[in-house]
Amino acid sequence: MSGEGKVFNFSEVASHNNRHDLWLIISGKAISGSSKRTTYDIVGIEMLCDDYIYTVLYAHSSCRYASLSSHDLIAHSTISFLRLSEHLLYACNFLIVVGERLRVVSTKVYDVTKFVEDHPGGDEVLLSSTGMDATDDFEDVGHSDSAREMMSEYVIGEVDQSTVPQRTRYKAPRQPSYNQDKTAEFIIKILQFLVPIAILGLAFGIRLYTKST
Ligand code: HEM
Repeated sequence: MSGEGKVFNFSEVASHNNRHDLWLIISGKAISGSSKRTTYDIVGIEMLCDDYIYTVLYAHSSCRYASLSSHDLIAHSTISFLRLSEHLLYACNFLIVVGERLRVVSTKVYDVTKFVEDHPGGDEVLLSSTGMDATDDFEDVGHSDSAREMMSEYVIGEVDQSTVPQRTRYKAPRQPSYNQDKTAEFIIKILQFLVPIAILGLAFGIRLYTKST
């Protein structure tokens, strides 16, 4: 922890972004027990904010949460808001969400150059976590306590929060609307049908006229 106490600028951290020189930004977060909250209502999830970490219990869609037994639960994991939103969009399973309030205690910079090759999750994930606040990616994986203890070996300082670009809030993509302006399409179809009939009618009219004269 030789460099602890050093404060880096975001762009400086972001410039160490290759496998021979790799720095990561990961926030240390503490779960504050007092504001721990539980919600079983996934309808209002978009209103919940980023600094919650969610324990998600996946259950068969046929179960109602009121009568859930541990037997009904398929999996249990801790994921961030972003990942949770994806689940809400794509999962057909019923979800129970338990949110816990997190407090950012520090946003640390880790020099993981020596660890890249040995990272059990592979080098690619670490490389793709550079140049950004990698906290959510780190938390999404649900790293073990021993992984968290290892982190102290690599900490070299903190990042100056004011230099870190604001993270954009996740917005669920809008479902494509199927009745998006179909009027033009309809008019073209009608014209495709009417124009040949009009030409035929005109030709027929001309022929009748020339015959009679
Ligand atoms: C200093 C930073 C990091 C350390 C010390 C670290 C350490 C570890 C360790 C020890 C494991 C084995 C599983 C465990 O004990 O939890 C692991 C797995 C993993 N890590 Fe990291 N990690 C770091 C950062 C990251 C980041 C930024 C990502 C980005 C997504 C990441 C993604 C993964 C993945 C995908 C796995 C595999 C999980 C699995 O197979 O279940 N790690 N990491």
